Amino acid sequence: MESNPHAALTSFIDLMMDAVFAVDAHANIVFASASCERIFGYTPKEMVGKNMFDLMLPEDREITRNSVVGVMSGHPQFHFENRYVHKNGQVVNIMWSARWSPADQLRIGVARDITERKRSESLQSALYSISEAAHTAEDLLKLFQRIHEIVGTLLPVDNFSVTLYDNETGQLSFPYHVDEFLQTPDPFALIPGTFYAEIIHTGLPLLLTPETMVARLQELRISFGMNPFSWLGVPLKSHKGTIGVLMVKSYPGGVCYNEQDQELLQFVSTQIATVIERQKMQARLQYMAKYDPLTDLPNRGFLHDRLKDALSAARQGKDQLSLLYIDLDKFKQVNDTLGHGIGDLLLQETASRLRLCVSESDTVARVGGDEFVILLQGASLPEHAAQVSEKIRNAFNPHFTLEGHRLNIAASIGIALYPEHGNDARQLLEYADRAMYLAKNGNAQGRNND
Ligand SMILES: Nc1nc2c(ncn2[C@@H]2O[C@H](COP(=O)(O)OP(=O)(O)OP(=O)(O)O)[C@@H](O)[C@H]2O)c(=O)[nH]1
Repeated sequence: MESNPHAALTSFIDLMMDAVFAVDAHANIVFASASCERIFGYTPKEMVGKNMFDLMLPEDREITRNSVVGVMSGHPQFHFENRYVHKNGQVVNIMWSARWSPADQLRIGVARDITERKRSESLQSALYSISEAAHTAEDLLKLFQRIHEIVGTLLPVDNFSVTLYDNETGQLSFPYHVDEFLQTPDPFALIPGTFYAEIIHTGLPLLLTPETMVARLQELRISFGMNPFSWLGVPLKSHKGTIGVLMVKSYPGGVCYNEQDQELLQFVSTQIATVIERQKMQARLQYMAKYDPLTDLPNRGFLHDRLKDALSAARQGKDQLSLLYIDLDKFKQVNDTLGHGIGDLLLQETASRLRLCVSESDTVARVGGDEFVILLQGASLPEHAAQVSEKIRNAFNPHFTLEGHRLNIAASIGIALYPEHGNDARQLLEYADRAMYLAKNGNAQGRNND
């Protein structure tokens, strides 16, 4: 019996972790070492006779053909990368070193599986892109779209949603909702026992695979349309607790999510929750900069902004305006006799009554302790301002009952009209203030029961 002189060498080659291949000029495999099974899923026997290009991911064929031309014209490759489809259907990333042997008319290549390295590289780059998107996010919807896009480079996410939970109302809302079969739901109250409820109440992620899904759906006994194949939800957490859920799911025929996917989504959810918190904080700061915290009325600064806008519109002939300066009479006495708390309640009640005296487009502002200014837009007619002034006086007529104290309170009102009493904000405010002061001292109409 003839012994194979290369047998020893072949068995050494079979011990190599990388796979060794020999292919002919048409890329048909003539030799494959044992490691090809670990890397590609096919035994050497199954591989020999196959064409390399048939095993390759179609997108990579063109670039590989170009590389082969180089190798066959005497330029060996050291780090050529391309992708194949493993026997189990998964994509494997390969790095090749290859040379052409003219004597044997064969291309000899060594294949190294770099799938793991590639996966961690793309994970790193996706994580970086996600945090970058979170830092530059101006608009939540755009952020969710961008994150969906980035996560989609790592795993199939045809169904991706961000759901927010309002702790005070118990409502779920759906600011981002992409689903192959379901429309974006209108907000609804959190239903006990649902997957969402579990995540929101425990603050823990929930991963449902096809094995666990059936039992959970039976237990739930609520159908939300087509049942998912795999479902993965992670909590969106703020310092106040769980504020929502980030969810991906697949339908039958789709992928099954795993713990790695869960880790990725948890990272994403931390980034999203930080942005939501940051936006809430910004909104709060913006509100605080514009509104009086006691009465929720616009403050002096915000009134100035509105007044400037109203004046520039009025100057262009589009609008007219007037200002009413209102100061409570003997407010100090309320504080002194009944305490600051009752004084605060009186200011709040005054704010509510003033709001009822004007229309939506007008501005009622609190500009000082017991001083309020109303900007009336679209009607600078003296009669209109006088009518509102009368309405305000009447609004003070029913006494105030605050924590059992009955108070008769009056206000002094000064009116300034544009352009008769001033051309700019400062002039108009000063005029209205002076008019109020005169009214208070009984020097003009509007002076009340002193
Ligand atoms: N309760 C309460 N009092 C305030 C607040 N801000 C200012 N004040 C008080 O409001 C009072 C305003 O003073 P004045 O307008 O001089 O008092 P007044 O008694 O209304 O005087 P006249 O307008 O001349 O009738 C002061 O005693 C301030 O301490 C506040 O937020 N809450």
